[in-house]
Amino acid sequence: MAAALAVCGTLVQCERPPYVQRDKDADAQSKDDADAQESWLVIRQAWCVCVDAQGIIIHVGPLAEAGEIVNGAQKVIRLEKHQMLCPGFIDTHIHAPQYSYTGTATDKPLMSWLQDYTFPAEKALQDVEKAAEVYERIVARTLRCGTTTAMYFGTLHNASSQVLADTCFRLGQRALVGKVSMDRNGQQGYQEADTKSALQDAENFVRNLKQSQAGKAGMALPVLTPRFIPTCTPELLRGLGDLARQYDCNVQSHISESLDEVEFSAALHPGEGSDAILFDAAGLLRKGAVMAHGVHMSDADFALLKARGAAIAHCPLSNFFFAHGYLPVAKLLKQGVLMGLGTDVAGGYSPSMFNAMRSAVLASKAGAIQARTAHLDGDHIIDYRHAFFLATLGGAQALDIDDKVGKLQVGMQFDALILDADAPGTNIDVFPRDSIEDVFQKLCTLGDDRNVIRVFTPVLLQAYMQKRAKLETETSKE
Ligand SMILES: O=c1[nH]c(=O)c2nc[nH]c2[nH]1
Repeated sequence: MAAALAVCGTLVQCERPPYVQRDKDADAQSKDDADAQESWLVIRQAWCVCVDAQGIIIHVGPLAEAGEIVNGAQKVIRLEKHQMLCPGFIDTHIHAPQYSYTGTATDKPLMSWLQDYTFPAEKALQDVEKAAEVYERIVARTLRCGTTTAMYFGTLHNASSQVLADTCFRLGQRALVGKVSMDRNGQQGYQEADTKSALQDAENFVRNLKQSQAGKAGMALPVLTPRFIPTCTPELLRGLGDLARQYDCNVQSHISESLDEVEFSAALHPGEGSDAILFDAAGLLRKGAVMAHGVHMSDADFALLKARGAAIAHCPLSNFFFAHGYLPVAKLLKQGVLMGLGTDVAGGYSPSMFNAMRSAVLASKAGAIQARTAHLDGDHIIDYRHAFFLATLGGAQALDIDDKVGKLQVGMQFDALILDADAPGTNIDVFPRDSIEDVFQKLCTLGDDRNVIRVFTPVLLQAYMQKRAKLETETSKE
């Protein structure tokens, strides 16, 4: 099959989660291959990834063995020394309507932050024109930062949340979009009229989004979105659990996220158990369910999530502001709990997954310091490689879309970035002695949108190929 695009140069990606032992004999074809496969994060130099016109990956392998397919490709990108191809970033928790106040309003505990800043900002986006303006900007911004997939919270409003999904598709970002459901403890003008209409609206949103996306290669998926335990009656939670089963939908919410939230939940459900137990009773813990924060979950709660195949969206930056605790990421990865990374805009002030990766490493260091002071088990530290896993393959597994994205492999979709450590205006200085591993570490530690020089999803690939074809026609006419 002819390739539309071949990208030749260095490829970096996680081929499997850290800490998971692999059967060395499985598909190791040679000793070299077996050695390379030992590592869960691989950096392959002189490599080649080829893609068809629909954005499906049709070849991945050493450049030396790819002459024929590269020669036949419509377009070849040859990466320079400090450039690398990697899977696109996956943001597993982000509130699109809160983007208008990102970078402000982080001065209050969670429950009053919601009342004073969040609910008024979300309420205003009932107006679809205002929603369109905010959504256009957040999708463009996150794409520039390398986010090829995002799991978004919208607002209570069906029409505005559909605008969010349409905007993502138009701009080429893969998205999982939720219309928020909350039938109590909102505020005047920002709460569902009653549980029955809340469930009807949620179902309509799922049906309409599925219908509007027919034939668009699954670029936008609906998500059932109970805001969190304090704003949802048990009837609403159960109804959403039924819809998740009926429509086989992803679910997103917040779980055991801060001390004030945990107290509020316990007061509403005396003696009924943790957030995890309450979500599970409603059928909301399932594969593709992504629960943000989780810093106050018990070992039994984590085991419950793992048993159900549900995941955690680790939101290290907003956890510093609201959580009064930290997530033991290394321990959970070792236990096989599914986990991705979230920017949590606007509780997190940065929409960049580079910043989320850095915050994850810093949060783990803070956790280790705390553990040492309290003479607890100190096995907490993650590094840039684990953070990169969470931002790519970990996120895809959490969202249950790892059959499509998260790594660059034949048959998967081409959601990918070209990073350049030497891009114009970059914050990074590369030295002649730097190894390729050093350059990758510098990108993770110091990188930002200036280092993302090309973003691909199947939709963006088509736009790129059309632009190239037009340019070539114009040049040949001159
Ligand atoms: O960080 C958060 N952002 C929110 O919008 C929210 N709602 C409930 N809990 C929340 N936490």
